[in-house]
Amino acid sequence: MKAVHFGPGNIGRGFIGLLLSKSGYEVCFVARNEKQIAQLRRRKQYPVELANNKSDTSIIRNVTAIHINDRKDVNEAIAAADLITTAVGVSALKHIAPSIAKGIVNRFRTNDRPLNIMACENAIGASTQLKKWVYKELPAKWLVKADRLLAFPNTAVDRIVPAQNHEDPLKVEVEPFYEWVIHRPALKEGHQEIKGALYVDSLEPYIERKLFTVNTGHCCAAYFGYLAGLWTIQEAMADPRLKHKVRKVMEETGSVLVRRHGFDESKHRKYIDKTIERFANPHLLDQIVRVGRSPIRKLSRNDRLVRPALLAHDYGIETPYLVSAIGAALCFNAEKDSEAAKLQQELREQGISQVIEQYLEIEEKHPLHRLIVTAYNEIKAAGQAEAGAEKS
Ligand SMILES: NC(=O)C1=CN([C@@H]2O[C@H](COP(=O)(O)OP(=O)(O)OC[C@H]3O[C@@H](n4cnc5c(N)ncnc54)[C@H](O)[C@@H]3O)[C@@H](O)[C@H]2O)C=CC1
Ligand SMILES: O=P(O)(O)OC[C@H]1O[C@](O)(CO)[C@@H](O)[C@@H]1O
Repeated sequence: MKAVHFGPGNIGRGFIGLLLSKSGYEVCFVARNEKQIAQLRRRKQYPVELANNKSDTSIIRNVTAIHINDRKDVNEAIAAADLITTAVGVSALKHIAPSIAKGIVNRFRTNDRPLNIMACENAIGASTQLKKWVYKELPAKWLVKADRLLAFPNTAVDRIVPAQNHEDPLKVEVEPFYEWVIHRPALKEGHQEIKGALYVDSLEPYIERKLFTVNTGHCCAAYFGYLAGLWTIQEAMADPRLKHKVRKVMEETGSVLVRRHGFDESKHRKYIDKTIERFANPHLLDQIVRVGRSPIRKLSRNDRLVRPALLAHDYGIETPYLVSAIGAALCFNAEKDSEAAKLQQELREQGISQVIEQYLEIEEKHPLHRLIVTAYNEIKAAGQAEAGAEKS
């Protein structure tokens, strides 16, 4: 079985490539870094180390790589593929869609095999988003065939893989925990099961539990930590005051999730405890700038901050900690983060209320709008945003 994976970055190598290879797939990474491609082609394997006491290491075999701009190679790989996966960042899906679409057209000319395409990104409905971009690129005459042969099952992927810094550029250090949940009913026939993945009939409870607990909690640790002038998530979680605030946010989103999906409260509390332990993993060094990256995306209406806040409002659940985290996110101004720079410029030029309307898509008359303005103004008035930026 052959898998084509777009984006051999941290999660691509440290999680998706690993599970695919261990399930018997030959993995062809579609990449854009020439040196990385050369290494993967020459060595055909790479090491993944677990962030635990023993630094358990496994070698991921049967892998290769091609360049995304090498049309012939990408076409051939897609024609022969049994599965396509991506981990490029949800905002980059539109950039890789033309390459996937061209490969699909070439495949349709050579064979009539069904193909599953899964976007393994931190977002609700990432594969559905990818489908939209790919369909935009497909010539009209192929759309009927695309409907018949292609499937874009949504997934939820969970494993903390920080930025890497090793002598071996292919090595990845990952946390021991992982969860890959796949929406089974959406799969086309002929899919070879991925060992270690969980196939479910309804994905929504899983993706929402993960996005609104792990990702909400994690980015809140980053934004609170940033304001405190810290560098790493581990430092933030070692500060009892910040850890308490992160837990409170997760309890607030937890109330939403329990209400919405009927989760067992005590089991969900254990899920929160386990997640907090994962954030604090002393074997990892995860930078606040990575976990808080792209604040405009993270503050968008359907993402990890605003979506649970809006749902909570609809359920009559108060979320003071989540609102204060949104205020902190609005102050995140990490160097080299283009979205952070844009957000700060918009705040300077348009003001907080306009930014909330435009980027968070919460209209002025919504009660949450006013609460976020207040939280943001309090942080600014306390001089915390500037102090955080200076120290970090
Ligand atoms: N790192 C983590 O712990 C986790 C990450 N994710 C998700 O996985 C995705 C990837 O994240 P990371 O692996 O951390 O990022 P990364 O930056 O390490 O890897 C991204 C990969 O995508 C490639 N890429 C990006 N834009 C591209 C484009 N326009 N054309 C071609 N290739 C492109 C990059 O070259 C790189 O190989 C994101 O959606 C993230 O939210 C999900 C769960 C955990
Ligand atoms: O990859 P994103 O969406 O920018 O967010 C970073 C986050 O995703 C993760 O990689 C975990 O799923 C976390 O490390 C962190 O919550």
